[in-house]
Formats: sequence, C-alpha cells, structure tokens
Amino acid sequence: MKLTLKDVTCGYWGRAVVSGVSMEVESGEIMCLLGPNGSGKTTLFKTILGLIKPQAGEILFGGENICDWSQARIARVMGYIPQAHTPPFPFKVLDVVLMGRTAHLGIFAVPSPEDKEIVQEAMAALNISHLQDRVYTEISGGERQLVLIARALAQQPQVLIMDEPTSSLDFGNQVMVLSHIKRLAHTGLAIIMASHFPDHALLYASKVMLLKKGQVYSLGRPEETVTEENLKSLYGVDVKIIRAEIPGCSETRVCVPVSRQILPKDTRREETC
Ligand SMILES: Nc1ncnc2c1ncn2[C@@H]1O[C@H](COP(=O)(O)OP(=O)(O)OP(=O)(O)O)[C@@H](O)[C@H]1O
Repeated sequence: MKLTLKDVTCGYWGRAVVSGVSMEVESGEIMCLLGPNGSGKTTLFKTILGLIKPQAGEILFGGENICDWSQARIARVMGYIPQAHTPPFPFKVLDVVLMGRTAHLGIFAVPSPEDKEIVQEAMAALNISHLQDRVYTEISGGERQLVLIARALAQQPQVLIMDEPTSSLDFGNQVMVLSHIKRLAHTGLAIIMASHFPDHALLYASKVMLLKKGQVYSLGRPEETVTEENLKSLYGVDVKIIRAEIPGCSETRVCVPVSRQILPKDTRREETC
C-alpha cells in the first residue's frame, strides 16, 4: 500500500496555503512533518483526509486517485488522530473507541459483535482495556491520546494521520505514545505525523518532510533533512545535532538549541540551553 501526493496545492477560498507537494508514504513507514506554526501542516492533512479538495494535483491511494472519494470511503482506509481534546459530553472510553467503527456501519446499523471484538482488540493493542468503563473526560492526557489512537485503530485504517500526537503530554507519555506509534508502523501501517519537535523526527521517523511557508523545503531520510542548516532556515534558531551512543542501539542523534548569551567581552562564550 502506498499513499502518493503529486504536485498537490491546497488552501481555502481559492487562496493556496500549501503548494506543489509531492511525496510518498508506504506501509511500515513513519513520515514526520515538521514546519513552523502556520506553515500548512494541518491544511495538508485536511486535504489528504478529503475534508477540503485540492486546488491542483492528485492524491493517490494504491494508485487510485481519491480526490472524488466520499469521506466515508476515505475513513475506511485512513484514520485521523487529532491533538488530544476534551469532548463536550462525558462519553465512556469504550464508546469513544466504538466511534471508530462508524465508517464501517450502515446508516441505521448498530455495532455487531464483530465490531465490538475489533474495539476490544484495538484497546488491548494499546494496553488500555482497563480504562474501558472510565469516563473519557476523567482520564489523563496521555491516556486520552491512547484512546484516540485506539479509536483510529478500530477504524482498521491502512494510513494513520496524526496531528501533533504528543502535544500537551508530559515527557514520559510522549515517549510511550511515540513508542506505540513505532510499533504500529511495524505492524504495517503507514503513518504521517506532524510534530514541533525535530527530535521526534530524528528518533522515530523513517522519512521527514520540512514545510516552510507552504512549500516543501526538504524531503528525505531524517539524517538528510533534519540538519543544523535546515533547522536554522526553518525556525530561525541555531541548533547543534549531537550524536549519542546508546548501548544495544544504533547511533542516535538529537537536536540541541544553542543560544548566544550577551556577556562581558572577556567572558564571552557560547552556551547551550
Ligand atoms: N479555515 C481556514 N480558513 C482560512 N485560512 C485558514 C483556515 N485554517 C487555517 N488557515 C490559514 O492557513 C495557514 C496554514 O494553517 P495551518 O493550520 O495549516 O498551519 P499549521 O502548520 O498546521 O500550523 P500550527 O503548527 O500552528 O498548527 C495559516 O495562515 C492559517 O491562518
């Protein structure tokens, strides 16, 4: 399975926000989308998900142009995980995950035993079965994010699109959610996630797309794209990419911002923060 964007331009009310995007994501890959606020990441996601029509270009799923597919048909192959949110009603966790089956049900159909089994499997895959009777608004942000991932899995998609899946999570929950995302890619899903953290791209992605003012600034493997020069150009900050040896793992690279402090002349030095 392959999702392909060919020269896609999209935006609102005839105004292009993102232009000329071409890329491919295959089963088992994690593509990380990095870009400053307002660079067009969410707009591109909405276009891939069929919520807004592209102004130009093609979006192909397994070679078939999906621009005319209904949203229900798109939802049967693509799952969307928004940033953690609080719904207006206090649904039970089980009901939130069951909502993932909606795209597979007829208009008046109720979930079948098979739907309920799929929901149980999705929760078990994320180790959250014990939360099923809890109220969604009364669980932690990290748990809520896992529930949203379970809901998307219950949809049985082939592509998962995640808009800043770790926003508002503490460090431990970020690592937990990102590790789950990596496991899901190993099971054969194609994953596209937006992030504001270059380290997420360095540590978890197989491919990275840098978006600057609605255009692809760089696209390729993390080590080719997440460079000191590109991050300086993208975010306007100086960074150092540090290599770390972790026993039992291949070499890991992380990004550290560098700030120049204004100090008296004789003590002037460069500091990291
Ligand atoms: N519904 C809309 N109608 C008109 N313009 C919009 C709409 N939604 C977003 N925009 C504009 O499109 C541009 C890109 O916004 P978008 O939300 O895609 O960026 P983003 O990269 O996801 O930003 P962030 O990192 O802050 O979430 C912005 O200039 C924004 O103001």
